[in-house]
Amino acid sequence: MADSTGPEKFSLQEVLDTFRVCLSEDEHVSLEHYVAGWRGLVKFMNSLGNVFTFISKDAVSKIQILVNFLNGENGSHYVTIQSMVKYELENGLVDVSKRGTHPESGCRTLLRLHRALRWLELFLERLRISKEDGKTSVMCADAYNESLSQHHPWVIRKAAGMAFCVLPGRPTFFEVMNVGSTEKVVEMLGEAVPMISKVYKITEDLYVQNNLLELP
Ligand SMILES: CCCCCCCC/C=C\CCCCCCCC(=O)N[C@@H](COP(=O)(O)O)[C@H](O)/C=C/CCCCCCCCCCCCC
Repeated sequence: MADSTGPEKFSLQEVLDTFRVCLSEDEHVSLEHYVAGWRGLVKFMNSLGNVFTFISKDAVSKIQILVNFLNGENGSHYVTIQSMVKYELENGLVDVSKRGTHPESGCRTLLRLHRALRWLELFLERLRISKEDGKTSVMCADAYNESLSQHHPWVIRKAAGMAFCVLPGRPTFFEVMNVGSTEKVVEMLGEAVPMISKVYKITEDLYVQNNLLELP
């Protein structure tokens, strides 16, 4: 496993804070902070070793697409997920039924991370209620099968399944979170899961309203 104590070390508290500031009072989701939350999670993934590189690479490339929109000339339309959806739909910037002139729209790219966020929510909840001898590989696979796997072809499902088998155990997971005692980790997961759920639900509702859940 890579070093998880260096300058790039993961902190669950940091990720939790990022997802917290992601949401405004009127329930708009800040794209900048959403992306920052994912960056924090990728740090965690990178500390688990090379076997997870194919997963983190995909997440990083999707993060980068969104960052490019944020920093681009139309960045002001990408401040929140809501404004991004409105802007891209109103300007015909989304391939809705098949991939064409806008294969990497913000809406489509964010949808991939959004589906992964559901996996994360299910996984963290399993981790939160797990017993000392709980197997992270099983928790991770169960969460994946219940969510993200439905959107992946056979070959990705197989590769993900193999990666789950080499996940470190629960004690190492908890240690890498850099929170402190097991009790503290569980307590923080108790805060993180509802926060992530809320961001997920708001995004899901927005995508349902705009018929965007099946973007190619
Ligand atoms: C609090 C700490 C504990 C949890 C930390 C979790 C850290 C998670 C960090 C990153 C998660 C990876 C997110 C992956 C995004 C996948 C998006 C996706 O579905 N992409 C596929 C479709 O994209 P397009 O082809 O349509 O552009 C793409 O085909 C996927 C390729 C890579 C494989 C994705 C496997 C996903 C497995 C998710 C479980 C990760 C397990 C990590 C365990 C810590």
